[in-house]
Amino acid sequence: MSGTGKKTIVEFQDVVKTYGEGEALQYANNHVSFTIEEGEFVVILGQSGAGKSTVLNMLGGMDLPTSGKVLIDGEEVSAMNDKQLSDFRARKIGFIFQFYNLIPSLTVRENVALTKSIVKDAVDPDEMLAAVGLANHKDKFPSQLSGGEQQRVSIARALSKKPRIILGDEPTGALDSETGVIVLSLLQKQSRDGKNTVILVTHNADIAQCADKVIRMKNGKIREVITNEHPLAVEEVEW
Ligand SMILES: Nc1ncnc2c1ncn2[C@@H]1O[C@H](COP(=O)(O)OP(=O)(O)OP(=O)(O)O)[C@@H](O)[C@H]1O
Repeated sequence: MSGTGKKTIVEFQDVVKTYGEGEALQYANNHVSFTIEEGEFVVILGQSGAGKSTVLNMLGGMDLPTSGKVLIDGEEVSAMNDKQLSDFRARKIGFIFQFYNLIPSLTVRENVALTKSIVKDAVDPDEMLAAVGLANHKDKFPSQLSGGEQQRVSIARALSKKPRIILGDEPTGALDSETGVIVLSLLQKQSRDGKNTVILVTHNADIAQCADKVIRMKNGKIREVITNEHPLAVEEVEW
């Protein structure tokens, strides 16, 4: 439990991730420690090369630390083998990418329905698309949608797995600010409704005002962790 009485869902314990060796040795993450509580809306902020994607990759079980521990929802991800990692990703994590990663040859509905082949109790795709305001677009192909609509499909796909954690890598990076607000407020609502822990990586410092927790990184290290007592609703921010 944390001081707020909420359950800790993510714990990075002294995580090191290096690439290369000898003179070329590089610390992508250099003794990184932090915790995230269940239901938090978290922003990992930092300039290019700060180590944000490295953290996200380890949170999502796509990469393992060189040393240190990654604990997620009671499981030690850093001790898993490939098969266990793949199972962990399928059960617990929903991913949202900057460029949506939808399958162009499948309709919107089919893209969301894909998760049925990954988890047994996936949410019905029609219900999920209605929840993100896209019920009228379900028979279209991704190329027939705007960027913001495509990102909402990608969110519907991620949420339909009922993941414990949503991870987003610059999810509004390719969107204009008005469309970005729609996408961000959808993600913030997920955490405020207590359904998901949402963790976003971004360069955009404005987004930090909406976060419950901001993890600032620089040169592979944590610069500071700020807990926001009064995060703004996405709609309240002057973008
Ligand atoms: N597979 C890899 N091989 C070698 N070096 C890597 C690898 N992945 C990351 N790095 C290095 O680790 C450091 C941190 O990279 P990371 O991608 O985590 O940064 P970032 O904060 O996400 O940057 P950006 O915002 O540009 O995506 C960088 O210096 C990068 O060059």
